[in-house]
Amino acid sequence: MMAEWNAWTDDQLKTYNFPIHPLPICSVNDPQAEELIKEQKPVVIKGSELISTAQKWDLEYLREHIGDGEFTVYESDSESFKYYDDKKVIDGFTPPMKQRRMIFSEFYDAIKNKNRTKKYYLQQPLNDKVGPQIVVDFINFNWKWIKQQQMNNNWGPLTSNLLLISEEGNVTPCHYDEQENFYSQANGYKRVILFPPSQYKYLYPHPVYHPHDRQSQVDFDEPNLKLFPKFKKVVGFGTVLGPGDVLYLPSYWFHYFETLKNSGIATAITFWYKAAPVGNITYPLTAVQLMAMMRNTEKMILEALKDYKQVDIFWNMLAAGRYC
Ligand SMILES: CC1(C)c2ccccc2-c2ccc(C[C@@H](CC(=O)O)C(=O)C(=O)O)cc21
Ligand SMILES: [Zn+2]
Repeated sequence: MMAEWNAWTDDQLKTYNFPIHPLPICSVNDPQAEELIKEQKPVVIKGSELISTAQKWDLEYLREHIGDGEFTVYESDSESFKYYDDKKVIDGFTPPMKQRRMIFSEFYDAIKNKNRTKKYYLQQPLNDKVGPQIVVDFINFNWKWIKQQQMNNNWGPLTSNLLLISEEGNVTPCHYDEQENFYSQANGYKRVILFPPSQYKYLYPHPVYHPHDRQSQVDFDEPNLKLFPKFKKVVGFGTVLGPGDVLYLPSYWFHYFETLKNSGIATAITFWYKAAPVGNITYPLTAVQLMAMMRNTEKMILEALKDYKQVDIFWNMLAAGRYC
């Protein structure tokens, strides 16, 4: 992966033993970008100026202007920040990280504290609690361009802009989301690896009832190939996002993020949109349609059986020797 002149070097990237091909990179007025978005394929877009007013959002500027609202900050004993849904509580589940509420100066002090052992990841919806200067910057995002994208692709409403402040080395393990996302890097450097929905069978997401629903069960650092044998077939598509880069991250595409080692803080803003309604069912079914069908089937079976331990027995009874 070619580093832009002296921005970063390959030794700042974690190494994985699956192939990683480059993601397409287009300038904002290249029709190829629109093509790829229409086909729900990821593309890195350069020069959109989508959040150019946020490129000055470093820790000092934010401490000065972001206001005294409380923010959600995840605290982890390791570099890994594996998302969990705290509404899906099951016996024996211990959250892999702590969810804390802090005002920005507390987050700032926690990050600057040299002899700390924990790692932090601030993620907070941009809402009306932020200070007036941040509102001015927000209003001056390139809404004209992104509204055009939303319209062209028949997406639903913008559901949230999440402000993400992660520190060097933080990892967001592989998962998928059900919304369309223009992931915008304001400053710092993040590496992303994407996997298409067709690789669902290589990535073994947790069951829908599980707090880690939508997250891959495979630990990329030490993959258990006995439990997850097809993981060895996985092929990723990766790139490093720098200031001003916008990644179109299609719904249902699996993604993994890491904030480069020795690269300081990375600030990003997500633009999540409700995906366009799933078109009329045509055959063969698309990988996304199969994923949506699997989710609905799991929910229906769990609703009927009430006990997730029964699903394996039920499913085997249905399929073994009958659908083989
Ligand atoms: C890990 C974290 C902080 C988290 C904890 C608990 C609940 C939700 C989330 C959450 C949601 C989105 C992201 C941003 C991004 C990954 C990245 O940039 O690291 C990503 O996955 C996306 O934009 O879709 C990161 C997080
Ligand atoms: Zn995500």
